[in-house]
Amino acid sequence: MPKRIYQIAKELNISSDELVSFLQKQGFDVKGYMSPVDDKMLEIINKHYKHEREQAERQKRKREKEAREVKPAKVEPRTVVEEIETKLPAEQKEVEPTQVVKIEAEEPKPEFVQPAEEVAVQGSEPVTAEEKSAEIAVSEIKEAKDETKDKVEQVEELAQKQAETVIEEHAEAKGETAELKEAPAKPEEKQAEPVGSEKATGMVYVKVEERKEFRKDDRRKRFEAERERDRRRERRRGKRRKEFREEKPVKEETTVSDVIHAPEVEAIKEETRKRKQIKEKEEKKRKIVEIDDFEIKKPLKRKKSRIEIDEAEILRNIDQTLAEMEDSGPDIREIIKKRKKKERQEKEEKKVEQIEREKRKIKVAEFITVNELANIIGVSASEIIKKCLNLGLVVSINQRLDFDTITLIASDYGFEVERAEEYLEDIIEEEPDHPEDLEPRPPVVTIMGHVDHGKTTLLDYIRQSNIVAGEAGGITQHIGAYQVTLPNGKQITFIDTPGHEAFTAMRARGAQVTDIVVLVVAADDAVMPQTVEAINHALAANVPIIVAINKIDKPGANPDKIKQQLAERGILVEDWGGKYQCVEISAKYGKNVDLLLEKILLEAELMELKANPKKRARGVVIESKLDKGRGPVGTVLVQTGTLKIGDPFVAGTTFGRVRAMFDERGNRVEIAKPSTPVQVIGFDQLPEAGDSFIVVEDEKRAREIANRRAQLKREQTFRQLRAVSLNKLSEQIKEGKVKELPIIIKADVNGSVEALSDSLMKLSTEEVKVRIIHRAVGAISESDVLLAQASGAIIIGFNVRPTSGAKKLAESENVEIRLYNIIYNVIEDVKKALEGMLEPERREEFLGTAEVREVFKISKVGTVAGCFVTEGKILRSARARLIRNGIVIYDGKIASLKRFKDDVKEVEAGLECGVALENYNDIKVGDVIEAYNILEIKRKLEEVKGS
Ligand SMILES: Nc1nc2c(ncn2[C@@H]2O[C@H](COP(=O)(O)OP(=O)(O)OP(=O)(O)O)[C@@H](O)[C@H]2O)c(=O)[nH]1
Repeated sequence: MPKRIYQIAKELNISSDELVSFLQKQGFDVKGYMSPVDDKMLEIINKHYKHEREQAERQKRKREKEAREVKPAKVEPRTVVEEIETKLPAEQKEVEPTQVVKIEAEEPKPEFVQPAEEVAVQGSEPVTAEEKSAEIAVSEIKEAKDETKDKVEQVEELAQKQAETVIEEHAEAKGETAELKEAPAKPEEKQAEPVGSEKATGMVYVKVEERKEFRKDDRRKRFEAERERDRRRERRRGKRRKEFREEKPVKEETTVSDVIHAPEVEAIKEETRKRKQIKEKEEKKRKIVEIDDFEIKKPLKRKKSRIEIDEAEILRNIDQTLAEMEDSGPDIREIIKKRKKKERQEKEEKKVEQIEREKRKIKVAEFITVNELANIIGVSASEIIKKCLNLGLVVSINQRLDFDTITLIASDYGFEVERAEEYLEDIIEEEPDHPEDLEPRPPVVTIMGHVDHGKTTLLDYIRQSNIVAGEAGGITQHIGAYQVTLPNGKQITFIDTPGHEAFTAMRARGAQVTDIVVLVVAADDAVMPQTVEAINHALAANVPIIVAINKIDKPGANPDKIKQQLAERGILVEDWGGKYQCVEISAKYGKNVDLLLEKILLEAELMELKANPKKRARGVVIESKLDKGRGPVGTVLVQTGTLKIGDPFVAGTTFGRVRAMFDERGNRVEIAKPSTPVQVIGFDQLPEAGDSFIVVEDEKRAREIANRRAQLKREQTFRQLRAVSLNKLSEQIKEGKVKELPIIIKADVNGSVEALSDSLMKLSTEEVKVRIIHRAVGAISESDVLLAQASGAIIIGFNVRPTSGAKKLAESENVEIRLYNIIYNVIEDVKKALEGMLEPERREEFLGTAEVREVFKISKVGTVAGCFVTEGKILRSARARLIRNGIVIYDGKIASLKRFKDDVKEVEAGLECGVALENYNDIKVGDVIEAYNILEIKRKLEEVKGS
């Protein structure tokens, strides 16, 4: 095994560091003190550190010698010889070898193999065998300097002493003391003679007998004398040696190990210190290397340095942590306390709520729908639908329930229905219609169609035309509806509010007033978005449609094209083999308008519209206005019974007494029969369009009922939860209670509308069908929301946004609008809904909108939109959509948000700001930026149970 650097360094009594750097300078690849030293290195080291090695060896020998004085058996004689050799002057050295040789030759006995050298040394001065040479040697030594003499003396005496000791010990050990004493005595005698012969110092030749005596008598004295000489010699030596020596007398009484190890300990200390230094240097080097080259090593090294730092800072850190713990301790405890308290409170609140709920008496009016009842009770609408089915009633989510049903269902959930309903029930209970009392009534018609297709023109023509029989002056005022009498005496009532908004609004309020829809389509145009909407609304309400292809007088009129387009939308006209009546008219010139009216009557006949005029009137408020002179005025369309002057009534949450009635021509009327629109004066407050109008026994009762309804409505509004949502429909589908999924599709382009509706229709199964009640291009409008509300549909917006009005309406009416920009996601969601497995994962949180009022193009930054926040707030961290004409043209992140020149986190409504969109520059004045967040919402078990 090759020695390591530190071992060699130790041998040379130099630092490992020095040796390492020496070797490195010599071009050897040594990394540290642990590196092995090969022969070549050793050779160079020995050459360079020759002097050091010699010195080290001298020291070593010295130590050994001293150790031998106490434990001679352990001392190696050769080193003593060597030491002496090195210390002797040249002339002596020349002599000594001969002596040594001689003496060695004289070594007689194998027992003395080890001490042989000692004997040889011992014999180096006396040489009893050959006195002459010994004498020469002695004389030469005598002539030498004092120091040399001393050294020789020392060698002599030490050799003698050691030899004796060894002999004795050997003899004793073998138990042959007597024989052995004699045996070695001979050479010893020879050696001893010169020792004792001359000086008292011992540098004399002595006889063996004398030496024996000397040994026996005064060994201790000799030792002391020797030490005394040692001391003297040491004083003359170098400083280091001196110090070393000076310690000796003190350590005379110390153990051998002390003597041996004391300097070693010092050396080790020194070495350790140097090693540490080397380590540090290496560490630094390694770090530099790490940073430059080796990333792999980084963690390890970092760890090391980290550990060092940790060690250095550990106490400080502990203190700091403890301090922090002390500081933060109470806060954490407080937080935990607060949390626990909150939890307790919540639990208690839940309990109380539960108890309250159990105890609560619900106050419902007859007009509540399934969904409203579900919300009041706190169960899912599907559960109510299920209950109704058990009662033999097939109801939809928005269907109104009678009081009996409400009471029955509520009692199933432990609710008591408030007595308030009793008198409502009593009062509002519709008088039974005897068949003999039923009389034909005029049909109520609504005219719908796209903008500018001629709705108003048609209504005006009908109103003013001389088709209207027996009337002078015609219709003079607009009251929202009017009745015309045809030459054959038959009457038709027109709702004088063209367009589907009113129609749907009334439907949404539960007032189904329209019997027939006249769909006006301009022959010179085409089936347009509102045409489609109108069709959808009519179909959703299950109201028959009569198509009026208008403007056939115009040169570009192409009725067939319209018929074809209608057919594409599922409206196949009669002359094309379909069920829908169709008339080609010119509203402007009145062409075929009479034919249209006939068709209406025909349709009405088919419908066998009848009503009982012999009972208290019931109807719907079509329009209302506040008249300066007459107070609140409402147009009521009587649906059943006969309305008379003086009748007390309840209309929604208001009440009154019929003080006066007027027809559309401004004529005062006394009675109003079924399907007759009349202006009623006598309302306590302004009624709302769509309110039910019910004549009751007396005004006092009417007041009570109205007040009660108002209160109930407030409560219901307060409790109203989300009504129509895909999740709820999904739930209901899952339970098998809903057999179809009504959907309204709005998209940015017709292609998307078509693609979506086709894809969704294909999802229909035998059990559950997708029913697209309306689909169109463009932003989601209020009309869409109303339609959805009335039909229990959900709205799917693809790359479009709801208008702000639609958004508000959807919120207030609890209509779900789901917005998408990936067709696949729409299909997936609807599919899941159909499977009854829809799980909402992400929900959008609307934050605010800002209008782009200016556009700045800044180099390096891109386009910055100077905006005015119109609603909510814009957050820097939010996502944003850029909407142009209701169509989403960008969906991404806000890159920067500034107020003047400062970056801000948010900007509230009513303030201006600068907005830059991430990777998007095509911003134009008039665009709308909509900020939103995506909320990840996981459905809770309770929510699933309770929804
Ligand atoms: N030539 C011709 N023009 C017509 C006819 N019917 C309506 N118009 C014209 O078409 C334009 C629009 O007619 P309106 O009755 O206002 O159409 P509308 O559907 O009521 O329009 P909105 O009220 O905006 O929804 C008017 O200028 C009419 O004069 C028709 O049969 N022939």
